[in-house]
Amino acid sequence: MKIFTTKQIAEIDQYTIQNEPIADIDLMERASLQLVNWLIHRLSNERKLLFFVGPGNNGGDALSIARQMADCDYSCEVYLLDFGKGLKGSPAINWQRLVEQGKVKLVKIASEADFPEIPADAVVIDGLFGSGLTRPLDGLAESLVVRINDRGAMVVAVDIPSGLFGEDNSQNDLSKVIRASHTLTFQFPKLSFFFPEHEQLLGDWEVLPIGLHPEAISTMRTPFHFLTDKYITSLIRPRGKFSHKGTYGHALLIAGSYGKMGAAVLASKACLRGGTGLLTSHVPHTGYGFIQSCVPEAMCSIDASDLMFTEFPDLKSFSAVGVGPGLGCKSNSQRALKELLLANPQKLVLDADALNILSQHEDWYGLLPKNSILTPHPKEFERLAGETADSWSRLLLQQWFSKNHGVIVVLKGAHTCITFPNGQVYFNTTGNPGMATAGSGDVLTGLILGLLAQPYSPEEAALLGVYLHGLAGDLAMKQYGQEALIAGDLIDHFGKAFLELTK
Ligand SMILES: NC(=O)C1=CN([C@@H]2O[C@H](COP(=O)(O)OP(=O)(O)OC[C@H]3O[C@@H](n4cnc5c(N)ncnc54)[C@H](O)[C@@H]3O)[C@@H](O)[C@H]2O)[C@@H](O)CC1
Ligand SMILES: [K+]
Repeated sequence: MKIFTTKQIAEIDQYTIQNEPIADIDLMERASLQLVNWLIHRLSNERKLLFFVGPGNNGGDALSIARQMADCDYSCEVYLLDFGKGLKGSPAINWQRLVEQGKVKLVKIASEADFPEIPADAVVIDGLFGSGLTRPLDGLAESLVVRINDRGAMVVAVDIPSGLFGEDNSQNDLSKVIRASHTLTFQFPKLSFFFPEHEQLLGDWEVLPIGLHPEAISTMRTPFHFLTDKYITSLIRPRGKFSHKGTYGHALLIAGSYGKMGAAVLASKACLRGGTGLLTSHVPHTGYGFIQSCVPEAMCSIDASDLMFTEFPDLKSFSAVGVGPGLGCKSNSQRALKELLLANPQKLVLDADALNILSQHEDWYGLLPKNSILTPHPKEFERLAGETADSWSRLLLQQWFSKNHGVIVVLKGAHTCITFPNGQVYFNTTGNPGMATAGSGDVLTGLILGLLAQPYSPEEAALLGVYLHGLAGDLAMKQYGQEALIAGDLIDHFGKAFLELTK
């Protein structure tokens, strides 16, 4: 699904108004009704609702919601942030409708003296500013937001927490942004919802469809997307009845070193469960017995070194190569990694120490085969590409890195972000904090390798791998909870994840 900028969303709103066609005030009513439905299904009408309303359409939404909630017998009070300019258009109509309805206390806030008490058990509906925010909050708006945040009441943000921008918050002071318990956004999530530093501001966020015009949505171009079950399922290819193990490729995994053989075992198992026909795991001599007994389905290629990666087998037999889990960064392994890059494997996934070695040799970046998949966590990405101050800047850097070096970057996190050489960006929507555990990344690398070998294209393998990995985590969480979940549980749930998507 596409993610649009707030400017594009405004254009889609306008297209809908002109081409559905629907009057602005009616679209606002339709949007507000979605929120009303959400609220009445979750809140008892014994809770007082305090609406904080700004000068634009976000405030107009809040006014419409207040009227509809009052009609459903909720006790509502409206506080309009008054900049002395008066409301216009649909917000003005909705104000007038409230006046005529006569059920809601209406107060204008012209100074801090007008701020109301906010009881801890009240529910604040934040309709101060939405996607029309043009600059960080200051003055009375800032004080009001700080006051609301201090009170600790439940806050439901309409469309976006007031003060937060939809994309670039690099110049924003996040202490002056509403801290919502829930954010109910219209039709599309904003890009900034996928950034970790905004978690506390957004609370739980949900997308409420408001029937924006499908034509505008399909023709509007954007590099930004988020992954859905439907899209991922469309990538999974059913197996032919007469296929055999040779049909599904031969993966080479280069992993493990003395003391880190577990990474090789986890990645090997994940690779096999990802569906590769054959797997050869290349490990140092010391790991031979271990890998043979723990992963009997894998063939074993033994390094001349007892302790580490120093060489690799002829690449001709392999349809994809994965390198990195548990590798170590010793100089012999560094040399061997350079030789591997020079051998130009057609399909390559690099993780962990392979990335750490790479980041010490920027002059090797040019050796990366086109469409190689790199799977860094944020610290590894920083070593590879440099530091950034916030997630928006990091996203731009990641996009540039992918384009400039012709590689796919899978930046791991709560919403793992995948960037492609053509500039496209995908955010993952599966997974949970239980997956923040040792070996989780090794499992992802193995899975992506298993998909890449079959062969799925590098683009497909990256998207499918990330989504399935998170889905397996969600299924495993149902069995173990978050704390007790370990990386091996993810592998055990790959099967269920595939079944869930193809049922
Ligand atoms: N256009 C439409 O048809 C729809 C819009 N919707 C709502 O409309 C919102 C966007 O509405 P608007 O574009 O009117 O924008 P907003 O309601 O977000 O606010 C814009 C107003 O705030 C002022 N402003 C911006 N930044 C400020 C700041 N830092 N301090 C003080 N004043 C500031 C602007 O000058 C303008 O008057 C969405 O977030 C959504 O809630 C929904 O009703 C769905 C339909
Ligand atoms: K808002």
